[in-house]
Amino acid sequence: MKTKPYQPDHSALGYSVGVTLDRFIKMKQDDFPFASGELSQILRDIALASKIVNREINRAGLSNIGGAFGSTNVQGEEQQKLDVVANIRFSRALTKGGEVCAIVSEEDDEVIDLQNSSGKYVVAMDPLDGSSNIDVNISIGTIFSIYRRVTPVGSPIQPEDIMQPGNKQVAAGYVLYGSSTMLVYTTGKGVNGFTYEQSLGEFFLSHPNICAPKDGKIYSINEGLNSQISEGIKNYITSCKERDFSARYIGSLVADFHRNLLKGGIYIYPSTAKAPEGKLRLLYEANSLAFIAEQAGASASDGKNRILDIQPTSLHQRTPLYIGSTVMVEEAEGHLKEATV
Ligand SMILES: O=P(O)(O)OC[C@H]1O[C@](O)(COP(=O)(O)O)[C@@H](O)[C@@H]1O
Ligand SMILES: [Mg+2]
Ligand SMILES: [Mg+2]
Repeated sequence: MKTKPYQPDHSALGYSVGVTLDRFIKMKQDDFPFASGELSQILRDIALASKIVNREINRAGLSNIGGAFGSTNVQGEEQQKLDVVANIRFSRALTKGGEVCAIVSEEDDEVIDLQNSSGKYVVAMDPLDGSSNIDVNISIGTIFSIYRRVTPVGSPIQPEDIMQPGNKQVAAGYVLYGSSTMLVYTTGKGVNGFTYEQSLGEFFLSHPNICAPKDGKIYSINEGLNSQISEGIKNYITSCKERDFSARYIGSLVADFHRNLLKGGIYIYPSTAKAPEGKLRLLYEANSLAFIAEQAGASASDGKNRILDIQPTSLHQRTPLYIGSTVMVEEAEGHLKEATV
């Protein structure tokens, strides 16, 4: 019998659906010879929850799930219904399997201690990022960070399990609910992006080995803050304008970060007169995106220090954030330094 190797011609399909997220996670697990599969399971659980949240977002306008929930979170921000829904969906997904011992969420005042003797991972998350954009059909996201607990498995959770600097993350990622839904993550060996194929209910590898441009021509900052920001940052923005860079600001960190990661650019949320610590949260916004940025060859700083080296001291701690193409982050830091000497 004559045989031939399988060499399909995908051109007839118009597009090719290739590696599923599930398969990719399994392949990547093999990069870590002693991996038990627990981290892989957490990533799968996050992906599942993101599909559910994606469904809720898609029909938000029809299902009375838009608008304010009528409560504020610990940071005094008005919670949207979808903030609450997403928090429940992700928390539930993470509590099922026993791999996670504690969850830190933007929407919960305290650490959620799962009192789970076998869980060796801590997850920090912003279940829904860019809440102000929910009701106007603009891209929003989910951000997550995963840490290994440092105290022995089986013992009560301690502050040092939670208050770990970003350089201790074992994985981080985000989901972007945009013109298509994407999940982007790293386990410290590069960054890969997956696009959700709604009709199949699967994420497929669409952006393998994402590498950020070293330099860029997009700057993203809320310029409405102009009267509240430092001279250094104003000077940097002026220098962007003098070079005819493009201003792009969606107001959803995930979406602004994702665009700049792929195209080259910088996202800035500086300290302001009203908020000297900045607005964004270290544990579940800045750290996760900083890990991804560095893994893709970009940078993240608080204006002076590497984000990933900041030792957190409180759960909902804020930080100024300068993140994106390395040349641009260094230039912005240079302007800040110059203005203070
Ligand atoms: O409206 P502002 O002050 O420019 O802030 C926008 C920033 O605030 C955030 O919405 C904060 O995130 P949450 O929606 O998770 O609170 C970021 O996504 C965004 O980049
Ligand atoms: Mg957020
Ligand atoms: Mg949020």
